[in-house]
Amino acid sequence: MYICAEYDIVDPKKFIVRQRYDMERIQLQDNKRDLAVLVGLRSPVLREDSTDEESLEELSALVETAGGQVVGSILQSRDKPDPHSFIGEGKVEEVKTMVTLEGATLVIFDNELSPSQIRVLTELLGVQVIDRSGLILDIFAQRAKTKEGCLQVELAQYQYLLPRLIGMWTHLERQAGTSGKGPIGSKGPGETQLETDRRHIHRKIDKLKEELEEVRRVRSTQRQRRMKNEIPVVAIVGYTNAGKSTLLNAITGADIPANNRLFDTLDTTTRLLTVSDTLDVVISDTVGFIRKLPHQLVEAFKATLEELEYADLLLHVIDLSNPQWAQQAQVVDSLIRELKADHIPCLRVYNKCDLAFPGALPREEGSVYISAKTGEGIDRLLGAVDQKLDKGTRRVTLHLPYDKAGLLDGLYREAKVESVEYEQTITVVAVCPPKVLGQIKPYVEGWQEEKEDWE
Ligand SMILES: Nc1nc2c(ncn2[C@@H]2O[C@H](COP(=O)(O)OP(=O)(O)OP(=O)(O)O)[C@@H](O)[C@H]2O)c(=O)[nH]1
Ligand SMILES: [Mg+2]
Repeated sequence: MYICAEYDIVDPKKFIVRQRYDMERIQLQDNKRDLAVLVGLRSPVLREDSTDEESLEELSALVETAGGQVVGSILQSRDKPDPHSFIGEGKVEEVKTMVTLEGATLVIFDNELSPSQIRVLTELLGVQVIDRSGLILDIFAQRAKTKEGCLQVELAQYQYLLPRLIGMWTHLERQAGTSGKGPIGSKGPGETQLETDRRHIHRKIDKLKEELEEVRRVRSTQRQRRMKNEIPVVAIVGYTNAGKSTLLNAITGADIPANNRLFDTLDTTTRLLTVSDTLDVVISDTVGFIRKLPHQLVEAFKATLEELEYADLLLHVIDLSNPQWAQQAQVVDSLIRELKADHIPCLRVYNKCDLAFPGALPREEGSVYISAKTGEGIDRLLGAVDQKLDKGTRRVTLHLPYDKAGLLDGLYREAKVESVEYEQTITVVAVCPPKVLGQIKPYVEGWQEEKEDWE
């Protein structure tokens, strides 16, 4: 039935980026690189979705990440978007000329476009048109590796697709109308098909949510187990490419790929880290943030990002070598708020200090300056983590008289007993939380001398 027979509704990965109705797939992974023209609209009414030079530059990095090549970019300023062509007819002509001159195959808008805007622009420009969200979704689809990552991306893609179906079918119905087919007054075939597709997608979305719910359940069991062991949880967050994976590798000897491209990591990696003699933590790397992150992605990645809510400490890694670091940090802060993790203590970790950076260094109390690459400052970082999470736990040597041997039971239960020797007294080395320290103070070696420090 018309073009819709070719729709592969079942596989959104092929679908999402093919918003043109002849459904060409962007050939992101082919040898032939897509040549893209970037377009952005700066307008006060667009608020957060308005574009500037930096945002376009970032879009360009995203295109590189996706395997495409940028051949030109145009930034348009208007009081408000043109209701028909978004950027205005004159600007469309300019873009079209650039597309022809450069032989571009793709136009990517830095702003979020509605399905009908995409349709109009595609018709006017004669090449495929996608928006920033579509591009980011596609990158995520390319990168996702674990089952959980794939499920999350797929869910985001369907959620992105759903409102866009109507626009597509309106278009198809119009085509059907001009061909003179379709009984007058009846529901057009397009509409029926639209309903079928919608139902199908709703079913898919429900199923994906169920599967993700299962993932969430497993996670919460693991979390409960960790809480029982009282191992503090530290989460590394930050803008994409800030150096999160490099940092986790540097401090835990993990072997996570760290590449100079956006959204390298989509799956959380968790490691056990010994911070100091008295502190072990569980530390994880998370997916990077970016401005204008499609909200469907934030929604879908909640299962992964839920970990943040339960963290005891956030390490917010900031790439100081990026002139945009302050804005990037703001984006991360607001996503932390959106994910309801803003009540958690957060340590700002200024990274890439081995590189020259423009402007004055931010001098914030309690922040740390490091180079995850050279290892500089890592000791200070661990010291700061220890301080933040230190709940007064200490490693002590005890000399228990034999008539107090009963205290050992409590120690085994509430502290980490490292060694016990039976000599004239019972000599115990243990890592004790403050509550336990209170009970055993008189038997702690050196306690009399250090009494004042302790109280
Ligand atoms: N010079 C320098 N480069 C660094 C430093 N830390 C990370 N890098 C580089 O920055 C790039 C990104 O590092 P990643 O660790 O992959 O960044 P990420 O935050 O995990 O990025 P995503 O997973 O894509 O969000 C890599 O090329 C790293 O080698 C640093 O301290 N100094
Ligand atoms: Mg990473």
